[in-house]
Amino acid sequence: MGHAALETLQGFLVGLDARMKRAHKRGRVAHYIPQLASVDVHQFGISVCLASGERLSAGDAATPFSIQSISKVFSLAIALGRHGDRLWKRVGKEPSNYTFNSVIELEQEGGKPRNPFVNAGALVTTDAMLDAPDAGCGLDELMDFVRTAAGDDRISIDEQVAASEYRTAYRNFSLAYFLRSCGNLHMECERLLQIYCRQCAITMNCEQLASAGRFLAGFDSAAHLLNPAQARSINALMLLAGHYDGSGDFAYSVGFPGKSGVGGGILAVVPGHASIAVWSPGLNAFGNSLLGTRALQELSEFTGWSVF
Ligand SMILES: NC(=O)CC[C@H](N)C(=O)O
Repeated sequence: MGHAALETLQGFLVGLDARMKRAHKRGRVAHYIPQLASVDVHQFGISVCLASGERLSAGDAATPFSIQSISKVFSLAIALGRHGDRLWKRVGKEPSNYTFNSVIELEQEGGKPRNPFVNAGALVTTDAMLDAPDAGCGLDELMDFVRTAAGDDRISIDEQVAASEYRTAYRNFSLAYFLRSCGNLHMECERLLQIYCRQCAITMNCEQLASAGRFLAGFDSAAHLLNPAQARSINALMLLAGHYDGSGDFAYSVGFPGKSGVGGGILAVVPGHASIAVWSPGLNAFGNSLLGTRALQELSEFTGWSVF
């Protein structure tokens, strides 16, 4: 991107931040994880990593937040890299029209979760990620992956958020026990839930998260992390299921593969062009960042980067 185009985009991001900071309707922060309930809803940040290596940011792009379900993208990358297409015997590739922590869907489908981004699917993916003789017993490999992808060794887990979610993870426990009763979890539920809650409690800021998404955007510099065909597959799943039962609306209005988390972050990928992280903690009815989605829609309209 030329110098003038970069300046124009930076000016747009600064204006976007100002508009988002002024917005009255901001959504509600997640309440079911006690530590997230106290986050200030008035924050907004965005960071864009371009294929040319430049990074543009605005707003609270350096403020850390809980990435929550965005971590499912990284655990999927490791599980897919490890097991290849065998992974799809345990978890599907189809969108879901139930909420992300639906119990009924899992029973209807005989214990095979619809996709790796609903909670049941992420539990299976994390189980598969750790299911190898050389996998160690915790999240070391995932943390290495995320730190390498972001190029930042300081990324860490907020143990208070993890403990707070684990103490109240009744719904995820019920999914895990059901999966285990169907033979689709190999690890004990308590151990798996401890690891899953810690994975969701990885803390990053928009700058780090946008950097960590570069391996999905097909930038040459990140190709060693995952083969390009598998990165493309993850983009397809993000487009179809990354925003749960709000994925159709996100694809329609934004037009990028994206993955949201209940901490209010969204990682969005524009293949060949950009990796984008946006964060605003207030959520819409589907559990996706309300202003994050709006900001990405405005960015998509401004740049014409929709994949369609
Ligand atoms: N959508 C999300 O971010 C959900 C993640 C959260 N840790 C949960 O399992 O409920």
